[in-house]
Amino acid sequence: MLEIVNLRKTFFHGTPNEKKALQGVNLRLEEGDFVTVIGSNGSGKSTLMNCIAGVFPPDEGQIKINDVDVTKMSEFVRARYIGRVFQDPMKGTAGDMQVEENLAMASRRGQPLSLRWSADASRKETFTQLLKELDLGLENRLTTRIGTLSGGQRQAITLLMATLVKPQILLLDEHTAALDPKTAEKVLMLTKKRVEEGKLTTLMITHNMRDALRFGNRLIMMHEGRVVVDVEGEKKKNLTVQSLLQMFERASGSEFSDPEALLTTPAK
Ligand SMILES: Nc1ncnc2c1ncn2[C@@H]1O[C@H](COP(=O)(O)OP(=O)(O)OP(=O)(O)O)[C@@H](O)[C@H]1O
Repeated sequence: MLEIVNLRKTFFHGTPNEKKALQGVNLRLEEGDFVTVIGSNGSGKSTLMNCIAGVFPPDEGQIKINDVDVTKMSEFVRARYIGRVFQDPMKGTAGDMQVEENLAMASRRGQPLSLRWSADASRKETFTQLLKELDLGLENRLTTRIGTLSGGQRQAITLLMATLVKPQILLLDEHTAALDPKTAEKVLMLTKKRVEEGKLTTLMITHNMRDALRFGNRLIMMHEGRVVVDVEGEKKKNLTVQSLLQMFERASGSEFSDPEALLTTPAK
């Protein structure tokens, strides 16, 4: 469960470049909620994720993960609760380490640090099985250095790593945006599988409205640092791009301005 109360964040406070990135975000995710997040450019989506992950502190407000107040907890300590996948496939894995060393490291999340990342035979078998399910030809490449893999292969492994030990919150920040459409689809289907199997509480930012509609049980739209649309269940299932845009315009009083989303989304 994630609970966010009146979250506010301003960058360059009191200067001509002042940016009010979050202006009072209130959001509660129940256990197992899979929420897609869309919004205009600069509406605060990444800032919200960065505040949840502890990259920087909010100016005001409170963040609780499963009733633990993490608002003032460092990013490093908070990482034991959070799985995160970024847009950049280079970010989530250690490029100089082997595939199995990366997976072994991820399987120790929340445990004391150790210099030994080696995997025993039964864990090797588990890793091979997980890699096989990715269907990206990685099952026989446990000892390959991650840095030599393609972006899509790396991103799929990052997703496995983020979910190997069940995170209390999974944060996906446009994690398929840098991939070619076919690989992006594979990683999205893997995301759906991992989230549903693990009943993971998940926030997924996307610029693709179609993806925002077809994944998850709930959808939120942000505008100028606030959540302006929040739809779930049957109501979300029945949404179309057109009805979503109308909802956004009614709630925000302005037109939806994300050229990337509008370009990549068919108008039905
Ligand atoms: N580290 C930072 N330093 C200064 N300003 C920032 C920083 N991060 C975000 N901002 C500003 O805060 C506002 C919200 O940015 P944010 O990246 O959260 O929006 P977003 O909804 O993720 O946008 P996009 O869809 O374009 O990625 C923007 O005006 C942005 O320029």
